[in-house]
This record gives sequence, structure tokens and C-alpha cells, in this order.
Amino acid sequence: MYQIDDLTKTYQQGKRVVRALRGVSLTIGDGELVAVQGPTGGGKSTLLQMLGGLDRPTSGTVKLDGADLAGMSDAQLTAARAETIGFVFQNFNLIPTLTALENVETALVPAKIPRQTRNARALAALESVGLGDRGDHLPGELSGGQQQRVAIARALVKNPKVLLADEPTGNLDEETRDEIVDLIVGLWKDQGLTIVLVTHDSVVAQRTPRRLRIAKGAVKDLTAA
Ligand SMILES: Nc1ncnc2c1ncn2[C@@H]1O[C@H](COP(=O)(O)OP(=O)(O)OP(=O)(O)O)[C@@H](O)[C@H]1O
Repeated sequence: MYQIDDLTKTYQQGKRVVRALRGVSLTIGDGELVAVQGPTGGGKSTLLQMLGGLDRPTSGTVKLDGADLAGMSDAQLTAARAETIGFVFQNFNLIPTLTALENVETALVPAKIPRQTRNARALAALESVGLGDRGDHLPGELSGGQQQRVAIARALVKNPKVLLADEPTGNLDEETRDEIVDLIVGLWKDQGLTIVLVTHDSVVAQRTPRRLRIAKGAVKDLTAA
């Protein structure tokens, strides 16, 4: 589980100091599916980056199963990301020159998994997102929804404990959005993942049991009793 205490993140923009997170404290339990909503510039992506160890807080702690990401060395953070945390982004972030299968396999390279095992696991991951027959396609040959499925397979192939998704449906039409949300909710139910989903879209947020709103760097739990 995540235990976040008094987390702040400050950016310097020229002479201006931007306080993207202002003393956020939050607990996210194992196996929760949480949506993070809020106005543009409110701090949603910054919070997700802190949860994923993609950037370091200015102060405060981000503990994942008791280990503070903020206090880890770069090598420890890289290992945590390689093994424990999967990421999905709005723009899919696939490598255009690699096939779908190769894109998924890349997630297993840092964990030093042998090539043959990588291949079999990547294929199984593509099958789990309904793309078992598209492994040899390049991203440019796939629809937006299919590319996001490949990105989800790439995030899940390492069997992470946590899936962090930043506007995963932001570039998709409504029908495809609903398919991708169905897929994410289905994976959450089947695999017991902890999922944090940043979204502008209330339709997406309504599918999650817990909703947080972050505005001006402060978090409010919209589902708190
Ligand atoms: N790398 C950076 N350098 C400087 N300022 C940054 C950086 N990243 C974010 N910010 C600033 O921090 C604040 C919060 O940004 P953040 O991207 O977390 O908001 P957001 O809620 O995700 O917004 P959006 O919905 O537009 O993606 C904004 O004022 C933004 O300009």
C-alpha cells in the first residue's frame, strides 16, 4: 500500500515558484482502484509521478509497502519501477519501429529475463488484452485503442503490484474509451492490482470505487465517508 505523508513538490518556472503539491497526505490500500480528477494544472500528473518514482518530491514521504521512494537511490528506484510499478500514458508511448510484441518485451529487459521467457510472457500479455493476433504489427498499423492495449500489456507483463495511468483514454473516442476502461476494470478485478488513474473524464471516474480530486496542489477524497 501507499502511505503518503506531507508531500510537497515545488517547480521553478523562471523566477516563479510553482507549488504543484502542497502537503498531501494520503493512503491507498492494496487492490484499490482510484481515480484522480481535478482542474488542469492542479497537480494530478505530479502526484502520479511521485507515486511512480519518476520524479522526486521536494519534501515529504511516499512509502510503497513501507519503503520510501523519496529516500531511494536512482538504482533502487529503477529496480522498483522495473518490477513493481507499471505505467500507462495518454500518448501510449510505444516505440514506433518495434512491433507490438517487441514493445511489450522491452518491459522485461531491465528485469534481466531471458529472451525466450520474455517472448512467451509478452505474447500472453498481448493475449490478455485481446491482441494475441497482432504481435507482429507496428504501432502505426494499429488503431489508438489497440495501441493503448499494447501499452497496457507492456505495463502488465512484468506482473507489477501497481498500475499508474495518466489520462489513458484522453486520446480515444467515446466507444474506444469505454472499451479501455472495461479492460482496466476487468484487469483490476482479475488480478488484484492497485490502480491509480488520472482522468479528466467523469464517465471514467464514475467507474472507480474511490475518487480523489486534486486542485491547487491539495487532495480531497470525494468518496470519504
Ligand atoms: N517539470 C515541470 N517544470 C515546471 N513546472 C511544472 C513541471 N511539471 C508541472 N509543473 C507545474 O506544476 C503544476 C501542476 O502540474 P500537473 O501537470 O501536475 O497538473 P495536472 O493536474 O496534471 O494538469 P493537466 O490536467 O493539465 O495535465 C502546474 O502549474 C504546472 O505548470
